[in-house]
Amino acid sequence: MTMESKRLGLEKLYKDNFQPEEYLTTYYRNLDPEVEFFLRNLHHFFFVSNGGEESSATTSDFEGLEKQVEREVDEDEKVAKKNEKKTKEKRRVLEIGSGPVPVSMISASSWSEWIVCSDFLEQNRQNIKHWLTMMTAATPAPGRHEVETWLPFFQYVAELERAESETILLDRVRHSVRAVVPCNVLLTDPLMDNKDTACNADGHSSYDVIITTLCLEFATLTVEEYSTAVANVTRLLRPAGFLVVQGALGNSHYWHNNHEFPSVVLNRAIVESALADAGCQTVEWKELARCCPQQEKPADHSAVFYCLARKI
Ligand SMILES: C[S@@+](CC[C@H](N)C(=O)[O-])C[C@H]1O[C@@H](n2cnc3c(N)ncnc32)[C@H](O)[C@@H]1O
Repeated sequence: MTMESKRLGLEKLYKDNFQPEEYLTTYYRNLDPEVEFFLRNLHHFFFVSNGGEESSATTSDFEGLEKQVEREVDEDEKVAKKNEKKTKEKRRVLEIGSGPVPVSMISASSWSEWIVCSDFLEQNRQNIKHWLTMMTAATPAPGRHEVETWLPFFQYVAELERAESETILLDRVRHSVRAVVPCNVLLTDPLMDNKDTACNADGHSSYDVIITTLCLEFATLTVEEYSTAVANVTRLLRPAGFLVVQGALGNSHYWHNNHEFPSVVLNRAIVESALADAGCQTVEWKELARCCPQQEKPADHSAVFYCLARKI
């Protein structure tokens, strides 16, 4: 089989067999330690960078990052520094491959009021759009909790932020997500002609921060394709912008809807090398050894990772 037919086969597998509700029932039934890891890292990146308080020692990690960045100041960095002083309304965040999952945006919405979600599949985009419009602040309080399946996830981040309630965060996400658009990380321009929809209000189409969780290794079939996808996504980032890549290590496949979905088997060297080739510098790497049994998560990953990189 040629690479092209394998690629078309993967696209067809997703289009025909990825079912948002079933995916959520299998992989997001509970708030497990691996999802907590992802949420904690995003909280640390967005909330701490936003000047929020952090109870753990990780605050100093971020201060260290800022100092390191200051030491490396050159002309591009000076522009970047100016951008960092942008207000919440002007900062732009893009999530690549959101799937039917609205939780990566919780912490992003503490930092930016302009978040764009994207996914390859229409059914996933519809699922997110439905969730975004399902309940608004105008909806009377009784009843909100009953229908809100994502509450434990919002409660977890609310505790990290020491927010008064998770409802504030639910409303904040719904207020901050401005568009849900198609994307294909294998295209040179992953947002295609939706760039304009997703483009910044100030006329720039590049993002300050791009986040992607459990997407790139599942959207690609080889290490080379993974690197291409990282490069394509990086093209949407402004110079000195941050790319947050989270995913699975040592994973070759996951089971969903009675189908086996393939994955590129990643390790730290592959991820960092793809980022370097795309013109990014790795700033921080964290990983967590697998803690969910196979029956709970039918995938063969050995660990999950968080990688923060900066476009040079
Ligand atoms: C394992 S799911 C992860 C979803 C979600 N980010 C999460 O954390 O659970 C993989 C996601 O990658 C998306 N995807 C597959 N091929 C893609 C492509 N070529 N470009 C962009 N996204 C793609 C799928 O639609 C799906 O939402």
